[in-house]
Formats: sequence, structure tokens, C-alpha cells
Amino acid sequence: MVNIRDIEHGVHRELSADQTYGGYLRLPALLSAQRPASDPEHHDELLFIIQHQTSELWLKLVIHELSYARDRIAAEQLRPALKSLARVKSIQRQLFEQWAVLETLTPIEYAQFRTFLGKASGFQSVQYRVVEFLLGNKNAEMLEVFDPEEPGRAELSAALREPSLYDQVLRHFARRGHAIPAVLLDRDVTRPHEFNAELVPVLRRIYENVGEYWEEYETCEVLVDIEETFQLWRYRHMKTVERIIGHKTGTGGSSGVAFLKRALELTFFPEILALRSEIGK
Ligand code: HEM
Ligand SMILES: N[C@@H](CC(=O)c1ccccc1NC=O)C(=O)O
Repeated sequence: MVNIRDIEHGVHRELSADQTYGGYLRLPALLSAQRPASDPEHHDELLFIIQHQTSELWLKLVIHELSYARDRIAAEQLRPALKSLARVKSIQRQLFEQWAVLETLTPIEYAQFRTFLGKASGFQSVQYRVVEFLLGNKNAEMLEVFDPEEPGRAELSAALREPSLYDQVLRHFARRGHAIPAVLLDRDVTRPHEFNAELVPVLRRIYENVGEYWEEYETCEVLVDIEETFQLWRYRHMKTVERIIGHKTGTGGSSGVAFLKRALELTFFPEILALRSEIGK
């Protein structure tokens, strides 16, 4: 038997005037966007670039879905919001698993092209910061690492001024009659969300009456999933960094691993986690 598959008669061969695979996906632009900085070119720099570029593509979709979910909640359309948040969870898992690919890069290999990266660092990822802002981890100081002329800075500044997903969830709960503390409803949304002890019993009531508040309960649980997966990403980034550059200072100017460890203390939805300690008391 011949080990070849004949292309069927019906397969289109005259495609020039039509939409094609590469045209639709802008593959000439996408696949020419990998420009290693090392000279002579280091074999492993392509892995480093593609790992970052694919992460940025997924982050683009995370932003698209998180902002959609937030806006649907503001419009009282919970079902489509929950659908988007489930998609975000899946993408986050993908981003987490992807670390395994970069972990095939050894310290020796990375050291051979690290100097070519200059002061560039993931610390300057606009999209990563937009995701943190959408989840309520606002920090105006982050704008300072971007040139005022850079379009990314304006994008980030806009994200700083918009209500976060949690802001909209809490406003939605208030409209449904839950006693959300007023300070949370008209807070300065450019500031990070701060733990509010008065919110804990309000959320606890939702968890202890799930029959009545199923949608609120489901919303809180998906937020917990998203926070947990986000933390897993941060942790795995920190462990990858530790095994590749040890405790060297970062190209972005930070202390490196020690600085990344401090991000593990940041929380997005602290009251939803805190209510767990109260259940059954
Ligand atoms: C060899 C691989 C990597 C190393 C050695 C590394 C190292 C570091 C270090 C040391 C920092 C702290 C800032 C600094 O001083 O530079 C940092 C921050 C960061 N990196 Fe990486 N990184 C790596 C891969 C990645 C990848 C694949 C991504 C995906 C987009 C990424 C995204 C980030 C982000 C978003 C931050 C800011 C984190 C924060 O503010 O807590 N890094 N990285
Ligand atoms: N901060 C890294 C460099 C680095 O990882 C990086 C450099 C350029 C573009 C993205 C990067 N990724 C994450 O920080 C380092 O200190 O080696």
C-alpha cells in the first residue's frame, strides 16, 4: 500500500482572490515577529521569544474575556459573564502548563543570551498589568515604568480608572439586596481593593443559603478559581526564575526572586477566602 493520501477532487486549489488560512490569520506578520537579539543568534532564544509571545496572546484573550464578563455583570447579564469566566480559567491553566516548555531552558543556555535583553523585563508587560488591574490589584506606580509617549501607558492608565471585576460583582450583589458595605460601592477604583471585614458575613450568608443565592455562590466560586490559578502562575514563574537565574537581580532592576515572592502575598478577593474560616462556626 502506498503511504500517501490523495487530496480529494473537491479541495480548493485556486484561492488567490479568496480568504486563505495564512491571510486570515495574518501569518506573514505573526511568523516574522520573532527577532532574536543575540549576535550570533543563540539557538534557544527562539524558545524564549515564543514562550513570551504565546503568553501575551493568551493574555490578550484573558483581557477580552474578563472585561466582557465585568461589563455583562454591570448590565445584569450573569450567564454570559460566567461563561467567559469559565473560559478565562481554561486559558489560565494553559498559561500555567506552558511553564514546562520554558523549564527546558538551562541556566547556562539562558546566560548565553541574557545580556542581549538589556533592561527589558516581563515587569514591563502592559497586558499582565491590565489583567491585575481588572482583578482589582490596582497600583498607580506601575504606570511609571512606561514612557508617557507609549500607547501602552494610556491603555494601562485607562484600566486603572475603570472599576474592576470585583467592584462590579459587589455592586451587582448590592442590587440583589445583599448588604454590601457602602465604602466598597463608591470607593476610589484607582486604589487597590482592601480587605473589608464587614463584607465577610454578607458573603457567608450567600454560602450558607445556596438554595436561595445559587448565582451569587457560583460567581464567588469562579472568582476563587481564577485567584488560585493566577497565584499558581505567579508561583511557577518565581520557581522557573529561581532555577534559571537563581538570586541574581532582574533585568528590570528588581531583586529578582525575592521581589517575585512578595507578589504571592497579593490577593484579589480576600473576603471570599476569609468566609471559609467562618463556615460551620
Ligand atoms: C527565563 C525566563 C524568565 C526569567 C529569568 C524571568 C525573570 C523575571 C524577573 C527577575 C522579574 C522581576 C522583575 C525584574 O527585575 O526583571 C520578572 C518579572 C516578570 N516576568 Fe519574568 N522571567 C522569565 C520569564 C517570563 C515569562 C515567560 C513571562 C510571561 C509573560 C514573564 C512575565 C513576567 C511578568 C509579568 C513580570 C512582573 C511580575 C510582577 O510584577 O510580580 N516572565 N521576571
Ligand atoms: N527579567 C529577566 C529577563 C526576562 O525574563 C525578560 C526579558 C525580556 C522580555 C521578557 C522577559 N521576561 C520576563 O521577565 C531576567 O532578569 O533575566
